[in-house]
Parts: sequence; C-alpha cells; structure tokens
Amino acid sequence: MFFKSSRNKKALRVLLDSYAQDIAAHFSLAKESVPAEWFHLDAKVLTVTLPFACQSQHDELTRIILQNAHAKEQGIDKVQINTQIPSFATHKDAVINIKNIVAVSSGKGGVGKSATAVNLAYALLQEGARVGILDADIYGPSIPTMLGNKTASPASSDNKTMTPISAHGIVANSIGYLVPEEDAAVWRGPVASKALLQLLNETRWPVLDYLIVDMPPGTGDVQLTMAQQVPLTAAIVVTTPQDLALADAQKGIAMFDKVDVPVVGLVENMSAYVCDNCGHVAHIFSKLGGSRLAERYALPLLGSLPLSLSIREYADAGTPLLLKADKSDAEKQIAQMYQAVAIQMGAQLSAGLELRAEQSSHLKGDPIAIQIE
Ligand SMILES: Nc1ncnc2c1ncn2[C@@H]1O[C@H](COP(=O)(O)OP(=O)(O)OP(=O)(O)O)[C@@H](O)[C@H]1O
Repeated sequence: MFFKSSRNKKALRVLLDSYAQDIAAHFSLAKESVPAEWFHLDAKVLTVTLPFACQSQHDELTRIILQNAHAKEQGIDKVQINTQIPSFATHKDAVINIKNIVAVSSGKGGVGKSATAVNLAYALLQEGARVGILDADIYGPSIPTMLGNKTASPASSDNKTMTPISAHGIVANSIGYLVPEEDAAVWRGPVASKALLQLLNETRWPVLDYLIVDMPPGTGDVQLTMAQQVPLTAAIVVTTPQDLALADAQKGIAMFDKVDVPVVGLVENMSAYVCDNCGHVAHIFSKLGGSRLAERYALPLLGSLPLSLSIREYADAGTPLLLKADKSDAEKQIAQMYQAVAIQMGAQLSAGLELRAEQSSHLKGDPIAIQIE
C-alpha cells in the first residue's frame, strides 16, 4: 500500500478529502455526500467507485483528479472509475430484480412527463445504468408510441408472468401493449391501481438499476394510491414554467410528501423556445418558474429542457433522440441536457437516501445486458 506510517495516514485523509471536494463540486453535491469509501488507493492507482451512472463524465473526472495538487504530490498516475449502483431503502418491500423505482410525475397533463421519462431512461442507459420503464399512465399510455413498438405484446410462457418488451437497450411494459386504449380509459380507480401493480409484479424484469415509472398525470386518488402501493425509491416532478402548471406541480410534491416518498428533483420542460432561423429565445410558458419552485421547496432542479421540435418529433416517431448516431449540434445539446438530468438524479439519490439494509436478496435473475445501439 502507498500510505503506511501514521503521518501518511494523515496525508491520505487530506488527499481523499480533497478528491471528495473536487467530485462534490463537479456534481453539485455537498462534500459530506462523497464519503471516503468511494476511493481506493493502491500504489499509484486511484479507484473511484461511484454509486450512480455518469460514463460521459469519466474522462473529465480522471482529468480533475490527476490535476489535483495532492495527487501530483503523491505521484498518482492512474485513475480507474467504476459504477456500482446500490438499492436504496423504501418503505415497502422491493420488487424482484429492481434496485430502485423512480416515478416521473406531473400535477398537470400534457407537460411532457412521458417524453421526459423516456429520454431520462435512455440517458441513464447511455451513462451506464440498467434501465426499465413502466407505463403507469393507464388512462393514456404513450410509452408504446414513444418506444416505437405500439404493436408489440409481452410474451408469457406460463400464463402468469410476462416478458417485458425490449426497446433499444431498455425493457418496458405498458397497459398499452395489453389492452385496447379505449378499454383502459374507462377503468375505475381501484381497477387501474390493481392493473399497475400487476404490471409491476407480474413482469419478469431482468436485474435493473432503475425502473422509471411514467405516472398518470394529476394528483387524485388513483395517483395517490399508486404512489402508496408501489415501493417507490423517489419521484421526479415534471412541470412547465407557467403558473398553472407550477400550482399543480406543488400538489404533486405535496402528494409524494403525504406518502413519504422523497422527491429527488424537478424537471422544467418546455422552458423556452429557440427559433431555428434567428436564434431568438422566447419564454412561451413564462420564465424561471421551475427554478423558483425548486427554491421554494429546497429541491434540486435536475434540468430545464427547451420547447423543441426535435424532442416532439423523436418522441412521437418512437425513435430515441439520445441514441441517434449523427446528431445535429442542437440535438447534441438536448441530449446533454437529458444526460445531465440522469446524472443529477443518480447523484441526488445517492446523496439523500439510506441504503436498503439487504442489498441483494431481491436480485435473483440476470442483469439486463447493456447494449447501446
Ligand atoms: N420539450 C418539448 N418540446 C416539444 N414537444 C414536447 C416536449 N416535451 C414533450 N413534448 C411533446 O408534447 C406532447 C405531450 O408530451 P407527453 O405525452 O410527454 O406529455 P405528458 O405530460 O406525459 O402527457 P399526459 O398528461 O397525456 O400523460 C407530445 O407530443 C410530446 O412529444
């Protein structure tokens, strides 16, 4: 080992402290959220094991660490960054093979909750996480459209459980794959909640780091029951910046508070429109609403996404914008915004939540293979 004497132990503490500072600053975390256990030093090689996926940041993190004055002093010349996403504690028992379930919700309809859920799922995948998506929007399932597989239907070998649908590296299930839209649209609340629990528990999920749940819009009894019955790790509230949507987003925050599910952050969608021709920025749905709401509730603003033709076109065409190989500059910017949301979500979960006492007893299957097309 590199540090042997007590004097060197002190040097090690100083070194790790200084790395913790660097990493916390990079991810906008408090320094206390970056514990010494993330670091392992062996001779001149520093291994950093992060509890969230951030593949796009590994090179930058390596650069930051190697440039750290203490690292230079101690002759560290190699950095290895690993990802090990843990399972965070929930009030209800975990679902088999799912480490963490994150609800994407909105107080108001049509604010872009499903588009956010889908793009977040692919951003998490690109950052190196294993991801599934569950469409809980029983009354208006749009995930099959956004994944481009409306006519798919989950196979069942035993008539009891379903194999989720694979879509460009993630897995999904939705009531939209199972029954005609007009049938589900007339279900009463208890039937809708039961259908969601069945979808969740009777799907044979591979081992997933995150299952993203696209909740039905609103904060009524159905949403409350769903939030209560599903072992949610945390929730994200999506809003547009105008007053009406913000008022409903507050109801969403209050709903999760009521059922003791932490809100990991807000996403402001359709925050501004940038004209493709002249670059003029128009705040169609008002300005800064998301950041003011985040401030009021002391919640992280995970990201602000523009009103963008590309977001709509890719979502409606069922082709993930994030996975497109030859993105235009504008598309690259949007992809980076979603990646930042994904990284912040993971970082904030690790900063704010306790670990599940039993990490692996509910993980019984094979992990989904990460295949980015
Ligand atoms: N940032 C954006 N820019 C442009 N169009 C968007 C954006 N976000 C979502 N959309 C589009 O707006 C429409 C509604 O989005 P979406 O279905 O995601 O909303 P929702 O909040 O889930 O709706 P619902 O209340 O029906 O569940 C879709 O056509 C989607 O492609």
